[in-house]
Amino acid sequence: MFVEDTISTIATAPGEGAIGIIRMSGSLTIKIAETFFRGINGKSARQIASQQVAYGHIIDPDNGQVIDEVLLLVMHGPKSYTREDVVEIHCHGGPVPMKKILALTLQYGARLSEPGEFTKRAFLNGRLDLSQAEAVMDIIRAKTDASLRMAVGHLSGALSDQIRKMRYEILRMIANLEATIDFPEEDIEVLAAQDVRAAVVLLLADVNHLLLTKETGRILREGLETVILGKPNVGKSSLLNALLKEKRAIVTDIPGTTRDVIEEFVNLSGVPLKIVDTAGIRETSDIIEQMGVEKAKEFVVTADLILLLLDASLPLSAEDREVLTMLSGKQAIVLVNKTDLPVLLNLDEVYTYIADTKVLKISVMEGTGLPELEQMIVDMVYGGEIAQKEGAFLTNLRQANLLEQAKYHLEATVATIDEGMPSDCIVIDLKESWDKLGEITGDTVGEDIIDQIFTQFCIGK
Ligand SMILES: Nc1nc2c(c(=O)[nH]1)N(C=O)[C@@H](CNc1ccc(C(=O)N[C@@H](CCC(=O)O)C(=O)O)cc1)CN2
Ligand SMILES: Nc1nc2c(ncn2[C@@H]2O[C@H](COP(=O)(O)OP(=O)(O)OP(=O)(O)O)[C@@H](O)[C@H]2O)c(=O)[nH]1
Ligand SMILES: [Mg+2]
Repeated sequence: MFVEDTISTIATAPGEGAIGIIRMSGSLTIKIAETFFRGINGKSARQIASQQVAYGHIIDPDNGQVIDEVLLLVMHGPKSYTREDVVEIHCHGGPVPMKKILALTLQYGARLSEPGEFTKRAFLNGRLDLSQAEAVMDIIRAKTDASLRMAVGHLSGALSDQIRKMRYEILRMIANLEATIDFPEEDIEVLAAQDVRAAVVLLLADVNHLLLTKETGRILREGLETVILGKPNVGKSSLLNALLKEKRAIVTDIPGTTRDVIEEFVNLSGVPLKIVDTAGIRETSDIIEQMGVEKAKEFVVTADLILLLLDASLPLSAEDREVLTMLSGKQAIVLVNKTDLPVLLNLDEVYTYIADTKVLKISVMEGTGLPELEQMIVDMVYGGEIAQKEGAFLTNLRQANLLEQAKYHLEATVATIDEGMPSDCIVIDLKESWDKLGEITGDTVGEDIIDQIFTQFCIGK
């Protein structure tokens, strides 16, 4: 029998905290814990029932020294996170006790775990599928309550269940087709192919619906990359501060105040906004400001959303015209700021530069128009082609690419049927889409991909 080695790590964040947890998993776990844990009334780690906690001390066997007062949690596989034997040592949350206890586990037979290795074992031992394992990390990295809700839904199987249903449906089609392959009468094969065709068309509708979630899913997970653009002194940093509800960026009436790029996360009704305040776009001889302007222009390329500020109290300038031309092909909102001042801006001229870009009048100073801006952005994220807040989303590029490929093979299936090809050809296309869907859940995925996914996890997870 192949016995996995035993892994160990500090599972809690490093540094000072109330409690620190050292977690071990593998066949030697309980034996290792026995060597240095002394429970109350002389209880050993082996005498603790599964999923029970015992109070006691960690003693260094080399010198009998008490290292810390702890709680020991024992979970016998398969009733554990990894489905292996797991022991957690809950000690005081200081770097020294945590490191000393970790060192003891390593000294008595464990090895330091790699990032994501506990969850990888949970996956390899079948407690989680790959999309659920990805959701574990999405929970840890969730930026807002809406991101968290999506990730928790995925951990409970919202996405996997849907993929699994699709795969089951494809398998059923393959079985039906294979049953006809050896049939002498050709019309039976033709009839079966037509049944499959109808079923594939239905399945494609589900696939397309799920594909529509990929933007929302990505934004909930990573944040909507938003860049604030505009000429110097128009109020960009004031807007950043207003959205953040804190004085993050320096605001002065001196044009050219912001010279570098400032990035912050803002929670807009659950939508995580990764917001970038930039140096005002203008020709400048200040070399540092110039670099800031270049950086601002680079951000425009990758941004999901541009917030372009204009100054209502000034006529349109050459700099305004330059930034307005940067909007073409981008999702943007034009914000006419400082509407608390007498208006000198000619809006009609602004409209000549933009096609269907939304325009909103605001005053950052007085706070007017900001709730409307917030609503506009939230609607952009949720209100696109689908209005979905719960359920299955595609959350990363890996999943989206695989579903696109599954779709491609399903469409090929329809084409193969329409060309009057025999059942075994149709089965080949179906099998391809079945495989691609299986890569999402990890049922049909190579070791390199698995490694690549889990190494992105944090240490101890
Ligand atoms: N202390 C501690 N807190 C934690 C975790 C942990 O491992 N340790 N978790 C982990 O990251 C999360 C909780 N997730 C968990 C998921 C499954 C099992 C588990 O033991 N499951 C078994 C037994 C279930 C049962 O009682 O029947 C199973 O599914 O078979 C434990 C924790 C968050 N909090
Ligand atoms: N009257 C009025 N003044 C505003 C408004 N918003 C910002 N200001 C003022 O405009 C000046 C410039 O604001 P900033 O936020 O520093 O402008 P900026 O676009 O970041 O400027 P740079 O960093 O130099 O590119 C400050 O004096 C702000 O108080 C507004 O809505 N109304
Ligand atoms: Mg600024």
